[in-house]
Amino acid sequence: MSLKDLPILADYDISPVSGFLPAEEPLQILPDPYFAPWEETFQQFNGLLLASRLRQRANELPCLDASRLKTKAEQRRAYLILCMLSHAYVWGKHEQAAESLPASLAVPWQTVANMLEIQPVLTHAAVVMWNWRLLYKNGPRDLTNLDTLGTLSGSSDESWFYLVTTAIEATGAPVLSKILTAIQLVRDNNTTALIQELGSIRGIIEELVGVLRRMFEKCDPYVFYWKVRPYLAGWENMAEAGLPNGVRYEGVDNGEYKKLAGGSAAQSSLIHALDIAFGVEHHPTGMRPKKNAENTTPSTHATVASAPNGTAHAASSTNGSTPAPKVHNSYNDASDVTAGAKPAHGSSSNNFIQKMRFYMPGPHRNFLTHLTEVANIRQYVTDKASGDRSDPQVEKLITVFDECVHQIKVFRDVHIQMVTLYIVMQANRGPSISHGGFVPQPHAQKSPEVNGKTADSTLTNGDSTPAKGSSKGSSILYPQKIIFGAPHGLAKKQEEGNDVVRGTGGTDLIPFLRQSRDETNNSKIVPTPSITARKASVA
Ligand code: HEM
Repeated sequence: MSLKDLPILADYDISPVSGFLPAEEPLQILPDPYFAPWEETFQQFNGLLLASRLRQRANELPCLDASRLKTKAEQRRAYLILCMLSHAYVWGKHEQAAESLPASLAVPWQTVANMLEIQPVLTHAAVVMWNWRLLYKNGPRDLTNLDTLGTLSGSSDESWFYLVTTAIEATGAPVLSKILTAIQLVRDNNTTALIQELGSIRGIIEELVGVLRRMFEKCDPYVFYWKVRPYLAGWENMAEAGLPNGVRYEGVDNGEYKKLAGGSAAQSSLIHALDIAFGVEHHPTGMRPKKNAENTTPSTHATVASAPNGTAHAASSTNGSTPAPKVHNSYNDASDVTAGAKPAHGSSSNNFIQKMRFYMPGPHRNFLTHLTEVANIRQYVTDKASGDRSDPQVEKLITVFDECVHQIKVFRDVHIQMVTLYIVMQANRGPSISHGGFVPQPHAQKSPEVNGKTADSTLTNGDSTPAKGSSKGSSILYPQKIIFGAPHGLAKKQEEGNDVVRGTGGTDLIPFLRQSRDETNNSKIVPTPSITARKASVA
């Protein structure tokens, strides 16, 4: 049987040098003066939002024809502008959430999203991949030389939050060609060269961890949680934030409501590509595969899910050296959102990580599907591991493979620490000003009792120290409370008298991330918690 051709990066709008980031710097202004009303509003929108006049300005905007955007670069610039203006419009500043988006934003946003094969909602692509510029034109794409084109809060903390992620995409870019080379080396049965290629991939993943850690340097967790994160929220599972039906896009699909998740780095195609390359399988939180749960033995199956249109797509968990076209349903659920397929919103058994592909640009999503079909590295190493173990090459191969997986696990370890500091701890501490920067008193309803006091009276101690328990209470006063999980659309609720941060599907945030981390570790051939432990076990 002939093997499927390997993907060619350029066919999927991917550069061997810049990866999923555009090869050229994103446009800083739309060249056609026809779009000046958007550019002018975008220039002023932090001020308009602060003065609570952004909605007024947006309502006055003409409904521009986005089909006049000719190049990809123009479409991306327009998409970024429309994402930021629309999220600012919906969430407002000290305003109730708006459940209807005017046609002046909704219609062109849908048009440009169709052009880019992405969703009309703020995404990782908008704020991370298409929202940067170089300070020195010939300088590197790293944190010494990057700036953002726009932020929702106007803060440098928000810029840093995006730029660290942009720098991760830039740092990881060379890994894509290397993964394809490694897949070819497997096909050639060239173990020696494969070991070398994997060594180089391991080094890149290690660098990603280094960049990730830099988040702590210049992004203040308070600012992130209370001033930035609420704006990244989408409108799926947002009943308690005042959007039970999602948002109505006036002039689009007969003004139907849309429920869409907000922006999250879980939409980063780079991390998905690493998972696919190393055979990391993700499952709905709390669910484990019926077989191979510990994965100490080769995993030869391919999980293939039926898309809503009836066609079968290979899901991200394929490890086999050839695509496995048969439907294999070893889990309770394997919702697949590859090209064009819709995610099963609201299902508690969604594979959340898989679902995030719905929010990637179409070509990148399609690349991941293709990569899944040709991924063979883990299977190869597994086969070697079950053969002649006295061959030193085999031990080297297993070690370097496991080191790559280990670095992805370390990335997720650091990420969990970050989520604990930037979300869980901030939520537990509460805001240090009485409304956390959101809905003002006149709109607020009487807060429910929290720890024997109303939420209003528990907010601050009179100094800047937030009162213990202040984050619990009215979801009207504190929409942040009910949008803990907002960036990914899993609205998190903190249960009364219980410090667990939950998703609406019953998913706990930290258990979800821990499971993802543990699933990574399970992809090792010898799934020890650390490489040191592995070396000891080999010795
Ligand atoms: C302050 C920094 C960050 C915070 C607070 C944060 C928060 C979160 C949260 C709450 C989730 C759960 C799903 C969701 O809500 O979207 C998540 C998932 C995820 N985040 Fe982040 N994140 C941060 C930075 C990053 C960065 C820089 C990356 C790099 C690409 C990243 C990659 C991911 C990935 C891949 C997932 C999916 C879960 C997994 O694959 O293990 N995050 N993040």
